[in-house]
Amino acid sequence: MFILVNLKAYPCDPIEVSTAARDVAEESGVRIAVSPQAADLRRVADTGVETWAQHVDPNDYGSHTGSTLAEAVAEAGAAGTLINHSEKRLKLADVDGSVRAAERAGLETCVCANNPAQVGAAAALGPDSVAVEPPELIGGDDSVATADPDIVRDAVEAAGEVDESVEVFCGAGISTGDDVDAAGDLGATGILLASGVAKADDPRAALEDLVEPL
Ligand SMILES: O=C[C@H](O)COP(=O)(O)O
Repeated sequence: MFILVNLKAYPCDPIEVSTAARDVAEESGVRIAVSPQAADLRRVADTGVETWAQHVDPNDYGSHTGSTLAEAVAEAGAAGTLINHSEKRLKLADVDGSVRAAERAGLETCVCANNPAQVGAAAALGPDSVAVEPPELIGGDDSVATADPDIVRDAVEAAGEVDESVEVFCGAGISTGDDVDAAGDLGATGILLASGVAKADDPRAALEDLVEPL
């Protein structure tokens, strides 16, 4: 199971979370990555934790002021990137372009989707993984794995019908090891979460709880 901690734009200390994630990953053997603000990528990567961008744009080098260039993200130390997060939605052509840009830069890709139908469409673009997240559960206390288990099962099925090599992650409201366990039982091979760690009083304790059943 892969645990991907998205720090969004929360006012947490990215280095505190990243150091804790690095240590918990080393102690548990569980793959854990942190996805900070673009401006924090390099110093997060310097902690030694696996580092992901929250977004890359579809453009190549050139006259693209304000863009997040995949090559710059990779150069800063990122190993992967989210694309089309629920809070950073793109047009379909730009999702495709961002996946291609990330591949060009050697980044692992996870395309986010609201529902199983979108998961199928996202899987057709050939990312390494897709993540299903019902928007109404994002940032809440109810885990997608218990509040809406069918969406995870259906997402796994939808991705598998398109391309069995595409991993399926799930996210929204996941904050405990029991939630991670339940998501795994539904067929998810990764967890995308944010507030359960980024807003925790003790991020290390939150991470230790998440990996406890793994
Ligand atoms: O990127 C993370 C997801 O949007 C889930 O956020 P959450 O764990 O705060 O519900």
